[in-house]
Amino acid sequence: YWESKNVPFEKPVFVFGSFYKIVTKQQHLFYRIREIYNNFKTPYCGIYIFNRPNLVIRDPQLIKKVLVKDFDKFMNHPFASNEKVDPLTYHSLLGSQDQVWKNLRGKLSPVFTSGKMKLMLPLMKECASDLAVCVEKHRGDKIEIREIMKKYAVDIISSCAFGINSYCLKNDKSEIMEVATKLADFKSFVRNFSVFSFIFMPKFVDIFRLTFLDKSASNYLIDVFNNTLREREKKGILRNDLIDLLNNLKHNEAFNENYKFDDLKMAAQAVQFFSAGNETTSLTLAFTMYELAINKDVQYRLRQEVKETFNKYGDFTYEAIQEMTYLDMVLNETLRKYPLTSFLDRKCENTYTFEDTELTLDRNVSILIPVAGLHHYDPEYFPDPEKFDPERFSLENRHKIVPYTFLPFGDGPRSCIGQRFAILVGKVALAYCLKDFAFDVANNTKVPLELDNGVAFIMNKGDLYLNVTKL
Ligand code: HEM
Repeated sequence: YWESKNVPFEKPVFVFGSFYKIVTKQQHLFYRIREIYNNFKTPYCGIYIFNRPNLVIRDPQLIKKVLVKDFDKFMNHPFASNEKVDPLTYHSLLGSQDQVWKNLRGKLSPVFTSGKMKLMLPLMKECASDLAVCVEKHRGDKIEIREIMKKYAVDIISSCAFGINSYCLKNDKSEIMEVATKLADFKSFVRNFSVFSFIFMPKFVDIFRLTFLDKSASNYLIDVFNNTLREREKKGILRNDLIDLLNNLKHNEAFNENYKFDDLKMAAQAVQFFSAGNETTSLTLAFTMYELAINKDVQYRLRQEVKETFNKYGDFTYEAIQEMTYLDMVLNETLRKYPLTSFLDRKCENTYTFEDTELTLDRNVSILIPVAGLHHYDPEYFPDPEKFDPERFSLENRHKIVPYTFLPFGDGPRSCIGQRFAILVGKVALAYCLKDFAFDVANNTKVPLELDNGVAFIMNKGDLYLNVTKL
């Protein structure tokens, strides 16, 4: 296919294309994407994922065309979509397509404005203070930071998206924590195969009738959501969380003229926020804490900022959190160094010719944007990429970042809808942890980190222990 299009391409391995080493777990997806990016110097190149041709776009101007300028020609992910087999994913924002996606995105965007985030801050602070108590219990000892951050993320999303206090940080055995683990159980062959098929081999979804999320875990969450909703309606409770906001949308007639936002569609969004929000937020936080433990100067400077701002405001108010610019720089540098999904994808909706190039793509060809390569392998964009250097995002330096080379949340109308939520949740956690505790890498933690080849996300292999000292 690529030869006929005159596109430089990577010679495919029989059956597996460019993903042989991924399927056989010899290499992590993150390294594979970096390698493909690095092996070509052209604005784009071709690969095959199994038998499907994918155009890898390296040039930021072409990336802008796909994500933003000509968005309507590349609106969808090449993601499986089967309403009969998996209605929950079909009606979720991530899995939906065309007009269904447009309707949903239009409805859900107002849920994530800065004003709404501000209203949710008290719920986040409650969980962050439980996080600080949990860290305190481990002072003078070590703490497995990934597990703790996962409990924190599950507590926050349960509180904001399901209106329940899950108390994972307080309880060692929490039912909802088990559900979260089951939902994203990367150790299970069936789960991995299902997720892989949804993203890379949509035909398998129809053939094997796969669901994107574990069915029993998502059914549990739907029940919790519906029960909370009924109770709220009966008792007239208002909590300013996602449930209230989704419920408002359901009862807002103006929104419903063209699209019936029924109970299934509401629950689909809550379940999706739970699954899309937990692992992403907790891993980003765990990697930040790990980098802070290694880079003591960064940790020290961040603590100074957190303490000064706390003393000025007397609390972690919304304004205080927004004022912490170094905190913002640190979080951005984590997202640069550890872009969780490694790539973005889009599907070409119709025959499309890239202006100023000879290249015409056919309908349904997949596009892959190699975020791991852009963040890591181009000295022109991010020199010395292994160095954890928040200065890249300082006020003086951030204008030097070439547009469309920093894409941890994607870009354009289909970028991550939870970005503001994730950043606020992350900042609150870091502020609470850094104010009173110092962190060090424990002896049994690997430096540098080793990635788990069996997981498509950027996830470390084994545990991530840090030593905790109370200040
Ligand atoms: C650090 C945390 C997070 C990271 C790094 C992240 C990253 C991403 C990325 C890369 C995409 C694809 C964007 C694109 O294709 O242009 C995405 C989509 C999405 N994310 Fe996130 N995400 C995070 C947290 C969250 C949270 C907390 C939520 C929900 C509360 C969420 C909900 C979603 C949804 C619903 C989509 C699909 C949007 C659409 O198709 O319109 N994410 N995210």
